[in-house]
Amino acid sequence: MCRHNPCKPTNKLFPSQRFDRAPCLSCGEAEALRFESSVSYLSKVSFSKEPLEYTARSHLTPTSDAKAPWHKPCPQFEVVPEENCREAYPSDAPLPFSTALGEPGKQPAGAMPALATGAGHEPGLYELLAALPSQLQPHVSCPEDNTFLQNMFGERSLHSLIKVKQNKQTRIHECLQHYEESKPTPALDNTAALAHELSEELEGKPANGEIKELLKLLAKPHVKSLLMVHDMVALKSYDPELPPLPDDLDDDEDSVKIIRLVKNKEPLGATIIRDDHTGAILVARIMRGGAADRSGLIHVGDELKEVNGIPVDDKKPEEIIRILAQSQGAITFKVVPAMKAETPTKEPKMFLKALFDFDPKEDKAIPCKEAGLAFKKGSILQIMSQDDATWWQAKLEGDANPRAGLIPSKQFQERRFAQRQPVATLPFQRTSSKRSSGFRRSFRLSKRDKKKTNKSMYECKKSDMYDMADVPTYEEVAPYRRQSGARHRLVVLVGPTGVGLSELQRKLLISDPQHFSVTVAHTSRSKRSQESDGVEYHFISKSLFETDIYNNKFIEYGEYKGNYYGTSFDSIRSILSRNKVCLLDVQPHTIKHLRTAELKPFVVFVKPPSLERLQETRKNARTLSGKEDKGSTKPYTEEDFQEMLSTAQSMENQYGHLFDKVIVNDDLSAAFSELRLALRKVEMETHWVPVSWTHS
Ligand SMILES: Nc1ncnc2c1ncn2[C@@H]1O[C@H](COP(=O)(O)OP(=O)(O)OP(=O)(O)O)[C@@H](O)[C@H]1O
Repeated sequence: MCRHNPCKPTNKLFPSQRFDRAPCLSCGEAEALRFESSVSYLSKVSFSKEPLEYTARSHLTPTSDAKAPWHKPCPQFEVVPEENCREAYPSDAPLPFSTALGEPGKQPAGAMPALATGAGHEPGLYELLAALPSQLQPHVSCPEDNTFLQNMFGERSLHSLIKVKQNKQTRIHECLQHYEESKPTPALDNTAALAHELSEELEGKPANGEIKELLKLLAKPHVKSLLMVHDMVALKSYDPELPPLPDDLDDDEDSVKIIRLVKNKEPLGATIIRDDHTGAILVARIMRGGAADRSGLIHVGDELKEVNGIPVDDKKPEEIIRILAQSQGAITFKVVPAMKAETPTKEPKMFLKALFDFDPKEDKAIPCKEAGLAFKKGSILQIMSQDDATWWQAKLEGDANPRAGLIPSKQFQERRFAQRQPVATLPFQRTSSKRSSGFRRSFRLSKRDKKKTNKSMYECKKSDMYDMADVPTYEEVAPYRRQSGARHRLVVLVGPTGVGLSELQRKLLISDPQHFSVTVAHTSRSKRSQESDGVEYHFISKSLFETDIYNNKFIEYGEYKGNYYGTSFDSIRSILSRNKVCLLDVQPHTIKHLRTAELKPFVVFVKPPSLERLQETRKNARTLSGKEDKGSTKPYTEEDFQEMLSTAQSMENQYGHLFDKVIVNDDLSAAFSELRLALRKVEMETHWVPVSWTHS
């Protein structure tokens, strides 16, 4: 199935016999290939068929936040990691490069990154040094150069810089790394000239022992060279200078760029496509943060002309893969740079919370499984590119790997969800239990009155419908940290009835009554003699209750025996304005009405443990009997536990994307500690919240 026509199930990719990815049947899309990039890139720039004798060096520094324009929908093939391809296509995945620069089993060019790693990687560095002469041999034509290299890399003093000494003396390499970390900057850029002047001045002076020693030191070629290099670094004059443009340039001749990649283990992070109309092989996609992106040498739309001197114009993508597969050592690409220059734009960072699980290996539509980024519901994704309407590029927030992976775009995922789900709205699954549903009937909670309250009276039928308007894909989020003294976030507890929400709330209230509070419900029933207004309930008239319903004042409300009961938004505000944490347990469909910048709810789903653990832990627990006599309780039955478990499952399936924290109420005190800690973190630490909550 190809990216530009992802909804047609007939457009299937099939695994080829020879290659790890085969062309899309409808558009001829080609398969994946792997090649590895290097620590550094060499590029030649030429302006005719013959490259100029010029070599530029470009280090792997992040060069582009450039918005890579999506070229146009056409077949593509991916540059992917070898190991992954092998895994995904076990039949035959002749991925081009195995060990890049090294003998089988030995650390190949992949060892090169050790140069940039911490002190713990010296063995890699040492091995690299030892392996370099033989690895460089094929690239050195002149025997004198070869001898020179052999001698240089075999130099004992060089090895002793790196080699771990037995007496564990500080190694020079370690010292250098220390300086690298402290990022020293040169104080002067003319030390060589200064040293020269000083030497001249001192020559005329009467010489004592120290002057003589200094003059001797300054005259040493090593010291001179060191100072010269110091000045070059200070002046940053190590970039090569471009040669002048040749005068006899043919206007019609395409500019050709020659790129040389030295491989390591990192995938290049690029895909190529064959243009249907012109037949040209084009770079289709550069994965943000990948090696190709960081090199800044390859761009979307660049036309691939040659690989290792072999023209590819007339080649099928799978043939190109074969060429790459057979290549050894560094690989040279000749490309015609894309006409349209990429305009580097600094896009603001966008973070999305994933509201569904995604596994690229299971996704039939993804253009390249290996380029996909797996994530779980609740993962925070940093969006790196939305250039392609169907497949965005993203990384997991906080992931050290800078290379982005493909994720389905919001629109595409919504479309797929819509296709998968039945059109009709589904009432929540009800069981044959004497209770009508395992869902909580939460606003029954009046602090003092709970035991007398028949739970079923707050059943709110219309809210039990699954809301099909919500297609959970992604939600844009931003980091939020509550300022000290600012209002607390509303704490919402959800879970199936009998799971232990009241118990957890009770424990929180007891643990710190000055800090936590619960709402007082409203009712239209008349006050009893022992009751006080605002304590058990807020007692209001039926007509006022109905006006308040009309004015959307209630989070939840229901009718029981001709009287209304409900929890108002104002009752939450009243608690929050007293700088207390408001604890609220609601039915899960209510969460979406609470998700406002004002309340910033933190939603905790309390989940039952396994059936066995329920049976073990709830031996002495009691649940409401469900009989008409209010408040009567009974021990839990197996049926109660089954209902609790299945309701928890449905809740998680349908509303899981709205939960910030899931706590399994197995051992009560452990669950309470977990809840207490989570709530402390909500108050003190940074959390991801919908971006709109941070604007107010
Ligand atoms: N982890 C636990 N271990 C043992 N018993 C527990 C645990 N959690 C709660 N219970 C007991 O289970 C019973 C039901 O708990 P609780 O009333 O808190 O449930 P609930 O979720 O509020 O249910 P409802 O919605 O029916 O009010 C109580 O007897 C309580 O003490």
